Amino acid sequence: MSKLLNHINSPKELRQLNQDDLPQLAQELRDFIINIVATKEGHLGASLGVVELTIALHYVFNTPKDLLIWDVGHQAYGHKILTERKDVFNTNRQLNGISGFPKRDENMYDTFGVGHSSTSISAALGMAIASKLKGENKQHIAVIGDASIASGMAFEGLNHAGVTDANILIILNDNAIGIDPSVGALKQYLTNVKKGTQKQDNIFEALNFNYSGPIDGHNINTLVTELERLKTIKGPKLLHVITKKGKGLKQAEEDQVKYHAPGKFNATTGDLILKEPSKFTKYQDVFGHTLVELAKENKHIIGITPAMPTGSSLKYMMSVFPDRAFDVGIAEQHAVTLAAGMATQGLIPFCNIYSTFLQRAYDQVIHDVALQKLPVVFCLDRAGIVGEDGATHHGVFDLAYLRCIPNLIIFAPRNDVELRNIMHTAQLGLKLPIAIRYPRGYGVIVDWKQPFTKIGIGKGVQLKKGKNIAVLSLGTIANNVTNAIKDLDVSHYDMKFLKPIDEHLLHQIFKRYQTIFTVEDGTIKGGLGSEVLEFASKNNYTNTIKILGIPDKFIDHGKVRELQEYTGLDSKSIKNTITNEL
Ligand SMILES: Cc1ncc(C[n+]2csc(CCOP(=O)(O)OP(=O)(O)O)c2C)c(N)n1
Ligand SMILES: CC(=O)[C@@H](O)[C@H](O)COP(=O)(O)O
Ligand SMILES: [Mg+2]
Repeated sequence: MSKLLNHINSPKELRQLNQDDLPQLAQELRDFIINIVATKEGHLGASLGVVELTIALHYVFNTPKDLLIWDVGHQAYGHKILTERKDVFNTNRQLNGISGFPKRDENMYDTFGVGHSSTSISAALGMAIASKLKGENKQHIAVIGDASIASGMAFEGLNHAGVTDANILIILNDNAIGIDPSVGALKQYLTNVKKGTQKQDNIFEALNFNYSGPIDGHNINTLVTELERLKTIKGPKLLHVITKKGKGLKQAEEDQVKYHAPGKFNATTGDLILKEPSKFTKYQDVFGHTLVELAKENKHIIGITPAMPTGSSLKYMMSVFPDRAFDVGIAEQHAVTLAAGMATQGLIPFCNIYSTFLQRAYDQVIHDVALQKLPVVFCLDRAGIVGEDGATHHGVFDLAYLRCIPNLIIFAPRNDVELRNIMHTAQLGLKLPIAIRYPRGYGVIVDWKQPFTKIGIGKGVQLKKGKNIAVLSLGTIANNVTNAIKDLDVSHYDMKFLKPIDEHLLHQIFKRYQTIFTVEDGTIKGGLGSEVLEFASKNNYTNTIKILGIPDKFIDHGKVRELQEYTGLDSKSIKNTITNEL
């Protein structure tokens, strides 16, 4: 029974507790998180690891007047529960429920919207400078993990903050792991600091931060004492806190990768509740296994992931070819330019980045890859609607933001076999970069491991013959279209390549059908529909063109099926929309 937590709905109430009660509250908060995430699913390990830190921060600082900024925000469940959302926490990440990440318009304690990493230092510094200019006396506290602080953006923030007198406290939450174990020289440095071997050469002190720690992030009294002390010190400060990801749930501590976001589990035993195994394979695994297969035959193939070896399944290549597969940490910009450098030397880099995270490396794609016609193979996982992670993570912008880049080939496989075959085609020696985008979740072909065949660049295909209307789709959304039109007398074309689009096929289509639908799981503005409209305009076609895709607004969280319904991209909605035109 939650004796203390029952009575706490806001930090104001928390601050009325005796400090002696805080360990008990920590236990209750941890249990509360475990009980709800066990059935509702979500990010678990990171929030369990910062329970004491969350309580200590809200206990010591005067939130929401003092500004608390969480990096990534997947560790902020305790913060949400303590800041007026205990009663709705069971709606976390569900359609119309609260977001799994801090979100400014959800609650005043959420000072900065997050989901992508490494923004907290810049945001906190911006707030601190604003407070100073406005003559306000506040504290600004950024909580950032050891993997997120290694990103270029975090370093940019540190570099700036170190030459200001901004009243900013950075809490480095060091658990030595991101989603997968942290990597790089900074990780080695932090390990040495924890061993007590490198205190004299403190990197943060060298950047003008008042450094303290490392301290035990699970000792709430130590945390409170140190935070109280730091509250009195002006200027940029960094507190190094050591925590354990998954703290308090044995399995989560022991298998930190799995329990980052474990799905459903038994709240009492911690054991995972295993789903009925699917006969299908996840696209990420089709990618991961196919890359190993190809790399065995082609020694020029290299794999690159910025901090997502498990999520992208590059881990398979990392274990078979450790010298040819690189986890570079949360460093999307570096990942792209690293790939570009390799490509100048004749290597064939497969740079796997979630669609949403490639947004971080847009200039690198243009300036370092496309402009120089370097044949980097971008594998963009999690394209389209991703589901419960919501607006920060949907991979719906890539078609629009990539289509305008010269020299870039853009391909979206309709199924597992096409993903394999385009990977095979790409390593045969393209003269240009290619972006291959595919969704989160399972493929549609059980027997996907078929012999490779080469895909003709820029060629679309007709999937169904009918009269009246032509439906043009791109990528796996074709499967919804196939279902939608099975009883309708309409034609269906899979365009496969957004760029170069199959103009020969488009001429045939425009001559044969008066009404043309385009369907894509990317933004209506800028993707397949826009390409087809531009084609029509260029060639003076006056056919009716209807574009189905993601509307011009941010789509919140929910199940993929629910969000497809919401955006009109599920089979039933597509069917209704097309039927209205027949
Ligand atoms: C720009 C960006 N790249 C990748 C991710 C995916 N991602 C989410 S959490 C995470 C690891 C964060 O590790 P750390 O900062 O150490 O926090 P911890 O989970 O250990 O609390 C990664 C790579 C992301 N959210 N944003
Ligand atoms: C917080 C974050 O960015 C990741 O944990 C993300 O939620 C992973 O997404 P997948 O579950 O699709 O790998
Ligand atoms: Mg970490």
